[in-house]
Amino acid sequence: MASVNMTNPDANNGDVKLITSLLGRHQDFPVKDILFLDIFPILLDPVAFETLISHFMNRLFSHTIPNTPNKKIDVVVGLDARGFLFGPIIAQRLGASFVPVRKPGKLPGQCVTVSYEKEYGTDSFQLQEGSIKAGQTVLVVDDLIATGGSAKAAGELVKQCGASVAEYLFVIEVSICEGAKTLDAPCYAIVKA
Ligand SMILES: O=P(O)(O)OC[C@H]1O[C@H](OP(=O)(O)OP(=O)(O)O)[C@H](O)[C@@H]1O
Ligand SMILES: Nc1ncnc2[nH]cnc12
Repeated sequence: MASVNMTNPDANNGDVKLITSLLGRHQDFPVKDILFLDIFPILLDPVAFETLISHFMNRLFSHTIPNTPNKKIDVVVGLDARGFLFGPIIAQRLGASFVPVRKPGKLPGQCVTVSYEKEYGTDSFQLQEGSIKAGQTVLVVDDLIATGGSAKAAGELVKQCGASVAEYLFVIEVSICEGAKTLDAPCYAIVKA
């Protein structure tokens, strides 16, 4: 990924401009030819962090999410590790549970497991059995979607619990990787890089 072009129709939105301006960009991290987009500078600035969370909440409250039978999100799933920065705050504000999806060997007790490919390697995800109930409506949150391998794997774990993903939320979508197209529920990203 050589350059980051703003293709988001919301690119002139003040929130989007602020969040985009604060992203760190690191060429060849963690491996050659990856332009790593770093969300941590946003968290250095409490106003920017609040702007980001409020932007997500405005998004969630400003439209009817398809496939939400009770018109509410029951569970927010955050992906290891950077999805843990945003997921619990969003869950609190929605009055929903927070459930972590973690890399192998991190969660105690019985877990469901799935392997997947991501932009720079292969990995596995686990979710604690019983943390999501059959029939629940889930929102999946992460910092970034590239190939969509991680988000899709999380969706598969949710399905294994008999629940369904209503929407996927990201701070950044690396559009060229076309990960959003691999997901079976709507996908929203604040910044399209
Ligand atoms: O769409 P994909 O191609 O799957 O890539 C996106 C995933 O890659 C990064 O996580 P990473 O696995 O590097 O884990 P980390 O948050 O622990 O650094 C990022 O936080 C997403 O979870
Ligand atoms: N380009 C990227 N920047 C940050 N995290 C990523 N995860 C996968 N691709 C990434």
